[in-house]
Amino acid sequence: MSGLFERLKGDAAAAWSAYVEHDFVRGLGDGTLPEAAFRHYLVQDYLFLIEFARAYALGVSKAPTLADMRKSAGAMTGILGEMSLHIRLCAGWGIDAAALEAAPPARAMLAYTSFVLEAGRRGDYLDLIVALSPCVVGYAEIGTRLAARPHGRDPANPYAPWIAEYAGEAYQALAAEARAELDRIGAVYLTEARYPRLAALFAQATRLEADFWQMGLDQAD
Ligand SMILES: Cc1ncc(CO)c(N)n1
Repeated sequence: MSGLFERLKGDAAAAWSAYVEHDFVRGLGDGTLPEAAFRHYLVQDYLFLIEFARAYALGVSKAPTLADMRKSAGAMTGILGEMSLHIRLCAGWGIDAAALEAAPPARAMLAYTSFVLEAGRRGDYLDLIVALSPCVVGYAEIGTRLAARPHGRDPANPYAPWIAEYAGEAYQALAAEARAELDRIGAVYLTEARYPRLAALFAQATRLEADFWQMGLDQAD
């Protein structure tokens, strides 16, 4: 039997494709994404990761068992580590960590992070990890897909380091862990009566991911 993650993804299939096959993603894969769009995205993604680390910290607080607390704490630490990619890439453009943290937040970043934090605040641990799952599992899927494309690992592609990060073992392990945790928690706490609300949370978070790519593409504030 496939787990909760596959069921949620299947029920949000159109939104999921719009997220993982977004034009921004295509541009990363073939190296044609304008650098200004990538920069705008990456600065906002740094702010995004700060809030996502906070959401996993909320997960530590909401977790039903000690083992779940450790999983959330591990994800939080993983995200705080993922930020070093952003610092490294932005340093190349003369943007240091202090400037990153002080950047004006874009509305699409605020919309997404506020949505996830609020889902977690209102709901329980399962609500929270459902709202968080399109993020980590989606980027792992995108990383794997892009790395398999003709220009995905080409050193001439300026986005090859970004792709390598998300296609890499450490990130793939983090995503596999998140997915396994969702399936495990789902097996314990999911009831059919609550499924539609979880599906709505998942679909909404997935749409907000696509909006995040669009914000980068449009360099929207
Ligand atoms: C917007 C967004 N979603 C997912 C990830 C993956 O961690 C990220 N870095 N940024």
